[in-house]
Amino acid sequence: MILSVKDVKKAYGKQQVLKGITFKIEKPQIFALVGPNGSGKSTLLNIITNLISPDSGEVEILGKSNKNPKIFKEVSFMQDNSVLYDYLTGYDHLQFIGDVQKIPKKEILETAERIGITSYIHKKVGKYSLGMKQHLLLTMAIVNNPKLLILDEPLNGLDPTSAIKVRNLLLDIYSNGTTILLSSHNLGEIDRVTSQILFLKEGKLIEEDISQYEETSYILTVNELEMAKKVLEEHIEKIRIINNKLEIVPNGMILNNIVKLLDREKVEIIDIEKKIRGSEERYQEIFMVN
Ligand SMILES: Nc1ncnc2c1ncn2[C@@H]1O[C@H](COP(=O)(O)OP(=O)(O)OP(=O)(O)O)[C@@H](O)[C@H]1O
Repeated sequence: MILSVKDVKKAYGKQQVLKGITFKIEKPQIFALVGPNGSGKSTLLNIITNLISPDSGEVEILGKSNKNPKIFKEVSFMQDNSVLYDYLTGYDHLQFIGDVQKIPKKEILETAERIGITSYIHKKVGKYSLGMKQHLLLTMAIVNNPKLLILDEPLNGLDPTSAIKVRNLLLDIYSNGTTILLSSHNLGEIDRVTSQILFLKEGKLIEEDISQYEETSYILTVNELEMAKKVLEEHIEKIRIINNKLEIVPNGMILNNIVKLLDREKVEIIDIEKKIRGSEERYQEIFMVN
């Protein structure tokens, strides 16, 4: 067992933020914790890492209570960059962790090289960009080669180049056997790293493998909508008109054949848009209905 969260409850005053959260991670995997602002994601991650105490419930990491300080040799938590000191260098931060956890300098420098922060490791953090800070935080989090890596909004505020780099680093870290639990608002990015989603809604967790909902559809803009539908529904099961366009789930039928069928009936295709259903659509269904 990598992580077990049992009936965790937490209230701030009268506001019950977590209403009994239970889930398990049994084998190395990437899990994404997703929910609207204020839904309690940071609270849950802070409880898991024992930074705050729940009102009730239990957390076990690698078979031990999260109150046992020994587990933090094998678990890391990447928080936001407010934990960094502007007047220290990146290396100072890493050295501090190295001293506490008895990690040789050589290993620290190897990790820095792997994440790609070597060129600015001796500069003061006050001079770092947001992306550089995120890379340093990630280096600090993985320098002990953790079995479980927990990250609160690792992609927050990153430009696309840095987000792609951090995403690839996470996949690389995962492929080396580390289990990752991350919170994020960036559903497009999440789809690229995992299909295992923990949706946090009104203090309860909805755990889903959203790959079961993933499907590719095409949105066709045509000059003869009804005619196009009539022609295609003989061949395609999932077909509907929305917003004056035709949405089809081709289910194995190649686009070329769809175009040919329409062409034969002289239906003109004005535009084709490909849509891949992923965590964003599932998020809408869970949080935005009603
Ligand atoms: N120390 C605290 N005292 C009182 N209320 C708090 C405290 N920490 C969090 N809250 C409240 O608990 C709720 C959950 O906050 P939390 O930061 O866990 O949510 P979140 O899902 O991480 O939000 P975001 O996506 O905006 O980061 C919010 O309504 C927040 O205002």
